[in-house]
Amino acid sequence: MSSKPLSESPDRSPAPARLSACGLRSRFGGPFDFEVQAGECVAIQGPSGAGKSVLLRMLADLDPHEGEILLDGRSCTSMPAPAWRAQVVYQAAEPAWWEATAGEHFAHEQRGFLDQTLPALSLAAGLLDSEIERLSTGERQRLALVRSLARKPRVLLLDEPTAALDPASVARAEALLSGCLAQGMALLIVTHSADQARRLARRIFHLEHGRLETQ
Ligand SMILES: Nc1ncnc2c1ncn2[C@@H]1O[C@H](COP(=O)(O)OP(=O)(O)OP(=O)(O)O)[C@@H](O)[C@H]1O
Repeated sequence: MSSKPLSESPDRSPAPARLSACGLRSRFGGPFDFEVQAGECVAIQGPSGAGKSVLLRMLADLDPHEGEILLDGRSCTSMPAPAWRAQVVYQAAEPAWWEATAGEHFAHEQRGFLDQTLPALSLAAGLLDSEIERLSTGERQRLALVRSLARKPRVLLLDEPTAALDPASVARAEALLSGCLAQGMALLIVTHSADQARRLARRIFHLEHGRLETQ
């Protein structure tokens, strides 16, 4: 009788990718086939109108699409849309606000997260009492990032999240995102900044004429 040494692990399938796109397509492009691992950042670049936002919105199941999207091996179609979007969070280039003040966009349980995260982006706690309309564009953009991260996404889809920020604020936002990546969040970020793509991402996708290529 032969026996395996204890140090040898039994045959195990590798863990599925955090996010997989299989034959994903819309009338604006595809099919797209790629995987993003837990803790990985992929940057998406390409000319204006190439379909980068549509790609992110398809991944969040917000735009019509064909093909399959999997989260940790589970198909998007196997769970209710709100459950999918709670884990695969999309932040638009111009995020929507539906309450009068900043603080009303956060749940009571998120206050601990806010106490930690607002200072990391140089946002004063008092800003939560401000009316959204009175915030600067850059304050709103940083607040949108805090709101997205407060949802503790498994996959975060960011569309030009630092376009309105000064260099120091960009650096703080990137440091915050790097910390989330270290904790296992997967990130897809659309950015027109090649420097930002290089700083954050292991892989850079280029989208043009409906085709996605790795740079
Ligand atoms: N709901 C929609 N209905 C009709 N056309 C749409 C819709 N959403 C996107 N499009 C079109 O799809 C194309 C891709 O748009 P998308 O916003 O994804 O581009 P993008 O690569 O993100 O551009 P940018 O860098 O300027 O933000 C554009 O031609 C746009 O007009």
